[in-house]
Amino acid sequence: MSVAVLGGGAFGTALAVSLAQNGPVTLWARDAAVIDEIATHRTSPRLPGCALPDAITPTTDLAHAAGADVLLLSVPMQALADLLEIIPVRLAGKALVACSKGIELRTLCGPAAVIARHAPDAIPAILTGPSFAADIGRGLPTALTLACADADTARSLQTRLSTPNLRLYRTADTVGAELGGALKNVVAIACGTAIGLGLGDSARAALMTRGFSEMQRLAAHLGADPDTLTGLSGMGDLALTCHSELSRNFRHGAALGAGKPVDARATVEGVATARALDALARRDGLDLPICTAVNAIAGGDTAPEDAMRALLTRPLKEE
Ligand SMILES: NC(=O)C1=CN([C@@H]2O[C@H](COP(=O)(O)OP(=O)(O)OC[C@H]3O[C@@H](n4cnc5c(N)ncnc54)[C@H](O)[C@@H]3O)[C@@H](O)[C@H]2O)C=CC1
Ligand SMILES: O=C(CO)COP(=O)(O)O
Repeated sequence: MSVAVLGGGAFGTALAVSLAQNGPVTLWARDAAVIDEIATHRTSPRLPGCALPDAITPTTDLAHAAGADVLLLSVPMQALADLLEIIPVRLAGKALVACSKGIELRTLCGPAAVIARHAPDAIPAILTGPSFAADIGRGLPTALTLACADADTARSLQTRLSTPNLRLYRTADTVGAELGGALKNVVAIACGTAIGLGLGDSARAALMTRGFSEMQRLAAHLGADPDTLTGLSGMGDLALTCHSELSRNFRHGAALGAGKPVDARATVEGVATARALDALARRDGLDLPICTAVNAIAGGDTAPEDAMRALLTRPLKEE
């Protein structure tokens, strides 16, 4: 079963480094300078300080890379459809493993539905969970969720994509798995904002817990198993992202809370996803107050302190 990673950013590169322990991996990126650096120096500007093994074949030839049996799609969520559109080979029967975390703004869908729309005869899967690219790239131990509705494909992907430092757990609940990864980024922005405002760790814990409740509520609404959210893809990733300065989403929120400039070049998935969730909540009449608050803060519509005060002054209710 040959494997290619499409997307030469931090995460795609780290996954390729880990998978290279199992055998050859093709790494496709659209940026020729990145591919040249990997080919020449076995380093990538996207994953500083990490040596890329010879088992990784870097390429800008998408047709060649997409010829592999398994394609890991590792681009930002809002670019996933664009990538699928330009793949110039038949995708029928291939396992397409989305590594993106988020909700597509245009359609309010997660990655599995985006794959199904563009490649109806492919087998969609999701790789998600608590993992920083820098940790995976350094060979540090990581446990992730591999979600795929097709049981045979799920088992073979789990075996093929687990490595000595990447331990994959399996689930059939693709919607639950992708919601965890999408919403934890939004909650991490909320937590970063609270910390940036100086509200303290107790406020962070409150936002994490009530944010988790929004994750479970949305999962139930969309037909996923709320229990999936208690696993690596939900609680696991929430814990990591809301507590670490390594998280771009957390740092983004912290900058907003502290009134400092945000890093405009960073991939901060929670911003677009908060916007998508706000639209979804309005469309379906859902109560997702933290997601709505993050959308208002990130969009510049509400001052961070006002948004936090509004969350604290909502009507009292049962837990
Ligand atoms: N960096 C991390 O620690 C982790 C990232 N992820 C997820 O992986 C996804 C990618 O994130 P990163 O690799 O960190 O971002 P990144 O910012 O490091 O890289 C994104 C890459 O996607 C490429 N790209 C953007 N639009 C594209 C398009 N239309 N066609 C082809 N390539 C395109 C960019 O050139 C860039 O190389 C995100 O959804 C993120 O949430 C998941 C787990 C960990
Ligand atoms: O998804 C991640 C950790 O699991 C990476 O988090 P950030 O995208 O916030 O950096």
